[in-house]
Amino acid sequence: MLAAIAQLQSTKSIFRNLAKCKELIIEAAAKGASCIFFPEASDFIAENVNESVELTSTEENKKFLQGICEQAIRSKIHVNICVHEASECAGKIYNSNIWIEPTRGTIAARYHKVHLFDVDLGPGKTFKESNSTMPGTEIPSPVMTPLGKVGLAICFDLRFPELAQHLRSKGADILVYPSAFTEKTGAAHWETLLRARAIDSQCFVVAAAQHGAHNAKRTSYGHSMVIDPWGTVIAQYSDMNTPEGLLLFDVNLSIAERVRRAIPLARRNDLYPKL
Ligand SMILES: O=C(O)CCC(=O)C(=O)O
Repeated sequence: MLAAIAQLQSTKSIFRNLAKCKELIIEAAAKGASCIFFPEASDFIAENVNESVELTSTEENKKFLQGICEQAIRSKIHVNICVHEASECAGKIYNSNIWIEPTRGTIAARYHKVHLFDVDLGPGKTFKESNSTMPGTEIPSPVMTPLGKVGLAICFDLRFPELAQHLRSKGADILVYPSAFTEKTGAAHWETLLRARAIDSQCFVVAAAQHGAHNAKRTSYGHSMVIDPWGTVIAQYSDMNTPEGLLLFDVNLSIAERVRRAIPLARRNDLYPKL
């Protein structure tokens, strides 16, 4: 079953980003993809926390998701996309991962990032996502799609194998990690973490990434990738001169069945209970 990753270089212009996303949805559908996967923060990447909160509350931002839903219907393609959404807490937003089905353009699943990116990577590289963002409090069950059952996560969640295990235990065949990894952590950890999650969950891992400079302060690592349950990289975005574009890949679920049968991972939860 054919699918596509859309790699992006989102800016703070929601209008520009929406036009780019629509263009890539149309292209993916024309190439025969049944689903398209976008990276974290597809709607915009702002320069700072205040700007993120402000942009989230604009009418234009509400129209972003509406525009994507309408395009999903027109192009008859399932869309997985990440946007900023208002939370019930004043001054704070959610980092959301959304599955849109194309029949009526409705939202089939919505996940709010539960692990927020609060890290100190040295001078000028401190990130405190929790200053602007509320952590999610629920993990939705994997959503049924033409590719198989998809478990939703976002970026920094990739570092928490427990979440991947949980989604697998709920029936996931595919884990998605839409991302905007930093250049430093991306170069050191991105591929290793993606392959590790595919191997330890025995799921496909689909990781659409933001790439390049979004503004004077923020640059993302890129390298969108798809890994099969054996840990093999089956597709990767390698055109470094074109930050935005499509990466087509095929999901064959019989690989997951084969790997799970060959290496059964019978967990001893009686010996290592929840931490
Ligand atoms: O885990 C990392 O190194 C990057 C995570 C990140 O950039 C994010 O969650 O936004």
